[in-house]
Amino acid sequence: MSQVKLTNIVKHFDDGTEVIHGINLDIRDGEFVVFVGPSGCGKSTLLRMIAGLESITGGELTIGGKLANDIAPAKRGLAMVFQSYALYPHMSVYENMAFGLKLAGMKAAEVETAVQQAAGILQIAHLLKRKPKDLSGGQRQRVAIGRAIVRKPEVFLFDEPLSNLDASLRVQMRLEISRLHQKLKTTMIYVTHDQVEAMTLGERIVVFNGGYIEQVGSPLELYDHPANLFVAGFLGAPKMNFLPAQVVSNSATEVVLKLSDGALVHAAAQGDALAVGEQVSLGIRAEHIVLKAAATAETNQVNVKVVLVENLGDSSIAYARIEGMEEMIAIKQSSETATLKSCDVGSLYLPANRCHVFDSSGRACKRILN
Ligand SMILES: Nc1ncnc2c1ncn2[C@@H]1O[C@H](COP(=O)(O)OP(=O)(O)OP(=O)(O)O)[C@@H](O)[C@H]1O
Repeated sequence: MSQVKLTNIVKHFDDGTEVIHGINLDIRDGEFVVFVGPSGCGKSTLLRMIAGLESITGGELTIGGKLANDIAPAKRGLAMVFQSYALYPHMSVYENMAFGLKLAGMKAAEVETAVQQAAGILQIAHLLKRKPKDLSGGQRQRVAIGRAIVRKPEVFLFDEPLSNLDASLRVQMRLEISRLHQKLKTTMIYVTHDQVEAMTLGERIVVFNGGYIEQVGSPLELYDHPANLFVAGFLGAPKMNFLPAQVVSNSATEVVLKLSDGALVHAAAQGDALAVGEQVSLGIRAEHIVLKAAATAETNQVNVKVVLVENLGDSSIAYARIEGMEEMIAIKQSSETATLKSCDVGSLYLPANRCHVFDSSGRACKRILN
């Protein structure tokens, strides 16, 4: 049993600053949960509180159903993997992985089996005699993960473990950590500020902001149904486009908005809590905008002039200024169908079922998908 349950968790540092403001979260046995959020939002502090490396000011932490607030870190049944690897430089890879087990009094033959098994899983058996200085960054991180695996923890904690690796190695290690989770089926909590890592690794993602949770959900729930402007803007590259708008009419299935250039946009969203005349934000992702050669539709279109096109190889992002508005809009186009080029003038179509509406406090209206 290795659920982790946080109830009203609060953290004050000694200088009196409160950085975690009452977090409630249930992490299920065997689940892979990613904590994501901008720098300083408190995700590492919360992970360290779970690990026992930071004290808990208020609330309750239970691990496997047992109150853990005051249990010593080594007795919590957790293993943590750090960004800095934290390997002992004077020890070989084998010794680094065996150290904690020997310290715990495990017999030499059992230590040998545990280290060889973990080395096999991580494909580092040929490196066991080397010192950390003779390894690449990716190999060092594998050793750090191996050191965690040999302890057979109930819960793995990862604190930005891939941040020091170059882009291609990060992708490879990301796959390996996913595979590891599939194989071990152990509860894993993973902290990152990288939304791609969060989207690809997490069964559930917890989005933090300023010491609060903004939303918890599966990657697709968060991507397709962000609860508010913060989550909508945080997940996805390029960022979701936001355009200021005014409510013209609203109902349980549709909101009609007027943009500042006068264009009307119908959004398939539950808007009956909105007031007519309310200032809201219309959100639409770059990949959901439809390029339209002729301006035949009556609504849901804006006229633009393309300022810049960024080529990404398989796709490109065009950044365009909307006629009669201050705002720029990003449009993602696949290389096969890309038609927008710098300085092009054209009209874009914003499909009603792709439009998100955020009220004046930033909260999302529920989208209606059919
Ligand atoms: N020992 C400390 N004393 C006072 N404030 C601290 C201390 N450690 C961290 N903080 C503050 O707590 C807040 C949360 O920090 P934390 O490291 O948890 O953020 P984070 O989301 O993990 O950010 P990053 O991605 O940059 O590591 C920050 O405002 C930070 O300045």
